[in-house]
Amino acid sequence: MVARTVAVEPGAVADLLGLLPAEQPVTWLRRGEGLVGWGQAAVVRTTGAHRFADADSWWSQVVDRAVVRDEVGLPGTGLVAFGSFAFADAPGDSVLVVPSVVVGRRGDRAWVTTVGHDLDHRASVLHPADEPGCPGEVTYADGALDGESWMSAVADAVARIEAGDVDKVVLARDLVATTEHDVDVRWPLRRLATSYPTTWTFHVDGMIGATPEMLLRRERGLVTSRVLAGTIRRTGDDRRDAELAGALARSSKDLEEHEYAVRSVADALGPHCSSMNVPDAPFVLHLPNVMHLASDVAGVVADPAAASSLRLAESLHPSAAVGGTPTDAAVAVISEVERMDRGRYAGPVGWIDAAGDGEWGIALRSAAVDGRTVRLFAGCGIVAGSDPADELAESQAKLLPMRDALG
Ligand SMILES: C=C(O[C@@H]1C=C(C(=O)O)C=C[C@H]1O)C(=O)O
Repeated sequence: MVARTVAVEPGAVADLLGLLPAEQPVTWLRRGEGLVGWGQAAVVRTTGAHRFADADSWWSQVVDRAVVRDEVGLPGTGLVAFGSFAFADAPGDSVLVVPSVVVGRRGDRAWVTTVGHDLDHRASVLHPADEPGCPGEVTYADGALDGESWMSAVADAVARIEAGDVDKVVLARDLVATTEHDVDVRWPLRRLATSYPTTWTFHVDGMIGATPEMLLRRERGLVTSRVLAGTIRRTGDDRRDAELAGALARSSKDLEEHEYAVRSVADALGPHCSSMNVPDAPFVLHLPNVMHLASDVAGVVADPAAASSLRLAESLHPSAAVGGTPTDAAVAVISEVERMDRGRYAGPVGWIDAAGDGEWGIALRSAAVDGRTVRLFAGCGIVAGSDPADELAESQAKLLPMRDALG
């Protein structure tokens, strides 16, 4: 494999999404910056408990055998793979794909990477693609459980918490949308990126969404993780929302739920880091649909060669933000009570470069797209004292980004 990265004028790639063709697009964007790509120079699919390790060793082999000429030298330049990983060890499959073209922008730097291409083609990749068509009429049906049954599942989980089986468990539900026309993912991508600019808008192999949660970013030896847990719905009234944000920051139920999530991330990163910073108290992250308690955990990776961003993501997954506490017991409760295959929802999604740097978000506020069928997902952290009706309403607020993006 031969990869070549050349610098381009940032103005030439001001609208990264506008460059994406309909075939095999991949996306990782925030505030208009990041990476888009298309085509498939190489791909691997992995399953089971070793899905991360297998993908990581495949990637090491690809990198070892590749000839890379990179005149930009930033994280995300040179050879890059995009991945989306299953939440559970079983069922579900995971994917790592090397696009044949990647276009990136970061601040005032921009670049194009072509893989296995005649370099004369690189100018021709930078022209606006055709406009995606609208998915048309959208109808919704319950997924695995209807609202009532899901609330009973939440009540079951609360009973399991009160019985002392687990401290926290995250329960999710799905909603199945059927669209009039095959979904061109570029349509919802554009709408997600416009409406939720502070989140990471992603698409890899049919998994699409706008996640506010960065499981892990590794950049030249520094690792950061944005932990979210504890949620309140927005009302649309700014004064009321400010009051609610204050209440969220003082809510013992939400602070407890948040503390579990922060601790799970800090405990998982600890062994890989020579030093770490774990904030004492969370801040409130404002999104258009919800507000979350948020903490940014940071660390210095002791041995970057031993811990690629993908292996670090593996050690963090599933954090208590999407699994629960203790992890194994919570995952067991999920598989009994949720009665749904999460697929790649709530699994790591993102990219890795040849140095092992990368960004892996948690695939939240997301959906799995397959032709005219779109499975939307949302989950809520359940702790002692969680109210099923409140959790159902919270899940509806978390489904909004994808619902609006299709509509
Ligand atoms: C599980 C989801 O979100 C997670 C659960 C949260 C909570 O319960 O408060 C908050 C943010 C995320 O960590 C989801 O959006 O599907």
